[in-house]
Amino acid sequence: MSRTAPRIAIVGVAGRMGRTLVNAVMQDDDAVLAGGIVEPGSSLAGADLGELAGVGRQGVAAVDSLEAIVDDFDVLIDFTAPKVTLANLAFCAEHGKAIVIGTTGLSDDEQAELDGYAERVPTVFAPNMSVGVNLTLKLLETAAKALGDEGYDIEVIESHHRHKVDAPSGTALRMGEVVAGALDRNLKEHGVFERVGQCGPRDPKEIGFATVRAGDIVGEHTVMFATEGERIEITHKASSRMTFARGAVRAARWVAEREAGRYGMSDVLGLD
Ligand SMILES: NC(=O)C1=CN([C@@H]2O[C@H](COP(=O)(O)OP(=O)(O)OC[C@H]3O[C@@H](n4cnc5c(N)ncnc54)[C@H](OP(=O)(O)O)[C@@H]3O)[C@@H](O)[C@H]2O)C=CC1
Ligand SMILES: O=C(O)C1=N[C@H](C(=O)O)C[C@H](O)C1
Repeated sequence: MSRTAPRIAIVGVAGRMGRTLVNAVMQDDDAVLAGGIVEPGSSLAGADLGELAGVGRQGVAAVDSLEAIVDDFDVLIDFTAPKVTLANLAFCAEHGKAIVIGTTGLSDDEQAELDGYAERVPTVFAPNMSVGVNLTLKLLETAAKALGDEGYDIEVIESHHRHKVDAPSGTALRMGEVVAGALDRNLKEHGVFERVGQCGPRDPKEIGFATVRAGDIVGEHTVMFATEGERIEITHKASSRMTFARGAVRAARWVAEREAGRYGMSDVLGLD
């Protein structure tokens, strides 16, 4: 293990991503599993993190407050819910910690609040931490620049498991932003998130979104560029949450060495 291995705490450690993150940190020789936080009052406080994740005892117990482990960690990884994440960012600002945020579904106001904290906290914030999705974002930028103003209609289709609470997914929205940015369009103006009834023909500049929620789908995203006579589809399919978790641990190692500021996965992966 490297002498500079960051000590990582995982908030929301009993969740789908939280348990996967425990596994990912344990598999990384350059990261230390320093703690896990469950909801205040949760019956899981005191449970062994390895046993919670189903990977065998690790000798680190879950706690139900960040204060309980404030001196034990350097970087917090947070995949929870917007309000929880913002409260944790405030804690990181107060106590000089770095943070990796995977939570999606933040409103514009919540994103602005996050930006304010990131002036004081080294922060990686990304709706999708997989290498494949972040490469896909680059492919989309290239495709949009080449095709977008040539009469190709652009639609974003995403599918996720039945438990997901936000829609469209953070990744789908980021894909829409990337495509819109490449075409000098504003997603707020051109994004279409619902079509029902007599909604009329398609505006050529629309960027449409469609959402599927079903079963145990880990996460699938397609951006379609369609015109008369042909259709290009750029698709990413995640088949395991480990792809997100490995990306988050990589981001944690990276951000532990950074100054305060808001960063994305393209910074972590050196894709810009
Ligand atoms: N950026 C990325 O790569 C990815 C992002 N995500 C995003 O991550 C988020 C979480 O997803 P997922 O793991 O599926 O959701 P889960 O609901 O499975 O996990 C969230 C966890 O947070 C816990 N929690 C809620 N409040 C607190 C609190 N105050 N303190 C500590 N823990 C708390 C919940 O506890 P309880 O169950 O008791 O409520 C739950 O265990 C979503 O926003 C999702 O979109 C998901 C995958 C990849
Ligand atoms: O909630 C999920 O599961 C996922 N959420 C992220 C999103 O909203 O984009 C990323 C991933 O697709 C899984």
